[in-house]
Amino acid sequence: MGSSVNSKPKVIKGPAGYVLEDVPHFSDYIPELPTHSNPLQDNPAYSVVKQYFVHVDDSVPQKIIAHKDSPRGVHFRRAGPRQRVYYDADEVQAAIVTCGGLCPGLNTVIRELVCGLYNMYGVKKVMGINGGYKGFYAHNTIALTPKSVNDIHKRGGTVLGSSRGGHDTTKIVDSIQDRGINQVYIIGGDGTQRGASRIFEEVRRRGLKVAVVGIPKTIDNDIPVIDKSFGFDTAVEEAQRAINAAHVEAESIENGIGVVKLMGRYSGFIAMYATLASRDVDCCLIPESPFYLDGPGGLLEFVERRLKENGHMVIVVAEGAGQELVSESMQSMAKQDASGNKLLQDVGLWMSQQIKDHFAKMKTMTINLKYIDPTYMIRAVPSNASDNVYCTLLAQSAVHGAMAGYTGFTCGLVNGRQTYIPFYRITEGQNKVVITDRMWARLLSSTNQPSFIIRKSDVAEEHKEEPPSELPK
Ligand SMILES: Nc1ncnc2c1ncn2[C@@H]1O[C@H](COP(=O)(O)OP(=O)(O)O)[C@@H](O)[C@H]1O
Ligand SMILES: O=P(O)(O)OC[C@H]1O[C@](O)(COP(=O)(O)O)[C@@H](O)[C@@H]1O
Ligand SMILES: [Mg+2]
Repeated sequence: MGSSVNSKPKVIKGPAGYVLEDVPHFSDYIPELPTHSNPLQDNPAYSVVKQYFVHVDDSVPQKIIAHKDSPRGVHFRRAGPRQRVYYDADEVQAAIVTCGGLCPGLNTVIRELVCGLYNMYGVKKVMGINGGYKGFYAHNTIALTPKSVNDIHKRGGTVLGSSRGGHDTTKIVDSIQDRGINQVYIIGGDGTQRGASRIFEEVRRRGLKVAVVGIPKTIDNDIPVIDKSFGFDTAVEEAQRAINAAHVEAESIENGIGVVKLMGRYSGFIAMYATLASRDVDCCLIPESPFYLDGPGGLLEFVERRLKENGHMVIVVAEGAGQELVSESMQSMAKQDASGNKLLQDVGLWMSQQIKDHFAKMKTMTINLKYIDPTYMIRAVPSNASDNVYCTLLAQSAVHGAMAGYTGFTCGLVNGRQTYIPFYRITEGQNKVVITDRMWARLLSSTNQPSFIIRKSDVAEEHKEEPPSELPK
């Protein structure tokens, strides 16, 4: 990995508490670069737009709820085309890479990057890096043209292939230099954006005119700052099909229980939104909200009650939920994947077994449990219409930013606007379901599930005889 010292955040302050968390630009470290007028000004399609180019001072607030006297707060640079660009079309050699797990919409982003570069800026040299970060130094590249990517948005997965692990900053930047690449579009999740940040730092240390641009990808929706990640809507829609199947099965048989496992390693957004959308779910379990099985207020007691009331039920569980409980009763194998991500135990399988064992022991109630694990089926579908449009805007923002000389940034939707966000803001934390927020409250009110706030230990504590107190009451 590179040994560069990280560049300082570019923070610009203005009146009334205005803060711009800006992104790096070539002019920060390469003086006197020539600029050119943006070829879009002669493009008939875009000439209908009244004010097509983004004003140099346009920015987007991170928080849109404001009070009369509150400071204006943090802003991000608004994405979009600029009057002047830092590349001549013939000079550009762009590269696109996809890293990490699959997500609906990857191919759409690839397609729109290629078409955006060709059609908006007249760029003719775009290559795909095969197989994620390690592809820079271990695989061949693929030439990408509007013709070769024309239909790829209709397919799931990524035509470039992906991988975990294998990030070697020095080797990657050497390869960028050797291949004459001067724009790198890196599509991936939190791990990928950390890698992109290292590549940017090394590129900057070497003083190269190479735009390093991140496009955030995560089916889990766990990337902070941005409104939501592409592919998330598609995933929720697809998850609903599984929930629907579980409901049909459960409803059709006496004491039917459907258990559906959905993705969400650290964040339960897919589970929460699919539950809210479907309205057929009796209990939704996510990593952010610990639960327990036995005793008063526990899951098993709730299952018994719901079956008695309704004769069937559906449980949705995010894959990262209850991992501490699963580890207590299952031998854990490998702990991490090649990228250093926690490897999870199958909570759905474990929970299904626990429920079956419980009712088998009870002997008074026979249940019929069906476990559905649609996780990889959900991840493999092509993106839906709204995600396709979202992917297009993201890809076009990325291209505009790189052409305008910005670098070291991730594109993202903030409060409904396309922005350029510095890498450090994307990699510093994780977006999680806040279980004290209104959205989770809406879910609890729709399922009527236990809040699991009174933990087993607390209940035990409550029932314990109080020791004689030596202090006066
Ligand atoms: N801290 C890091 N520094 C550099 N590269 C990283 C870092 N974390 C992950 N990566 C690289 O990013 C790529 C994707 O990461 P991963 O965590 O698997 O997926 P995602 O980007 O979707 O979170 C891998 O090739 C991995 O080596
Ligand atoms: O492809 P793998 O390694 O089995 O990954 C499974 C993981 O990928 C994810 O879909 C998303 O992970 P990333 O966004 O980090 O790539 C998780 O929900 C899931 O735990
Ligand atoms: Mg990740």
